[in-house]
Amino acid sequence: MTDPRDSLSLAEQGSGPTDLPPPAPLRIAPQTALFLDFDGTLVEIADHPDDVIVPDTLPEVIASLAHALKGRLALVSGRSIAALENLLGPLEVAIAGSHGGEFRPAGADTVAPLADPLPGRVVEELDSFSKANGDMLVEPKPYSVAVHYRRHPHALESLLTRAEALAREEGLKLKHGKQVVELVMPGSDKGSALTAFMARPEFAGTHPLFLGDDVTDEDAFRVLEGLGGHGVLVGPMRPTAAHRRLPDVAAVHDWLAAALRTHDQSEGI
Ligand SMILES: O=P(O)(O)OC[C@H]1O[C@H](O[C@H]2O[C@H](CO)[C@@H](O)[C@H](O)[C@H]2O)[C@H](O)[C@@H](O)[C@@H]1O
Repeated sequence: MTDPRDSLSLAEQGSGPTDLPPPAPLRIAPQTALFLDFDGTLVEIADHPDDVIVPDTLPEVIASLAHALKGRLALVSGRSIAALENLLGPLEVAIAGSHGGEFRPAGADTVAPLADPLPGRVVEELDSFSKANGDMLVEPKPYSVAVHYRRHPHALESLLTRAEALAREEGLKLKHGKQVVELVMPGSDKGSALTAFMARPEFAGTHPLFLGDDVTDEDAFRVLEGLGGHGVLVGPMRPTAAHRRLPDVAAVHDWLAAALRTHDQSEGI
């Protein structure tokens, strides 16, 4: 079942460009910094978060790019860092997880929180709600919780009502992503994670690029302009703060691989 918003035309959703140009070829240069979302950007969306297919080459591509960019690459995901490493294996690269609640610079072995932990009550309440509504998948994370409604589209309105009430009671932010409603601790989002990375010495003086597909990536797209960079929307055109677009996950992989090929040739590798 697609999200009802997917079926609205751009004109119905508001004004804005009808399409965006593709990004220029990625250059491994001292001024390049690269931030990558995971689901819908590096891997195709699957029906269940555990069912995503990670291409065998992906961990190596991420590691090689991070190495070529001398650490100026970070994954910025709604997933927890632990969930990402379950799928990709241990990563030496910088990562922000749980929508910016977890922050781990490259080479660090500990995760710095950028938010307070989610009150346990919120997961308990959503677990009860889920059980009463056909057993929706509840995915607790250190600083957020996701409730996946793909298999229970009829329960979306009541899920939103329950989540909005919890958000009000506990001062949380509500995010409505692809077939998922998430409650997130305040003070962290993908924009604040990007800003925190850009304040680090390895990112100083760079022009950041962020690739993301979901509405939850808009927080990052919005901060990029002030940081001298721009966002690349992955997927069909929709209202967005991004300035470039790639049509799908395959195009992202091609764009990244081309950068590595060019770099390897110039280095004589
Ligand atoms: O910021 P991301 O790395 O894109 O993570 C966003 C959410 O991704 C996961 O959910 C999404 O992908 C699932 C697998 O393809 C899909 O089943 C679900 O419908 C999508 O919303 C993850 O489970 C969430 O925790 C992330 O916040």
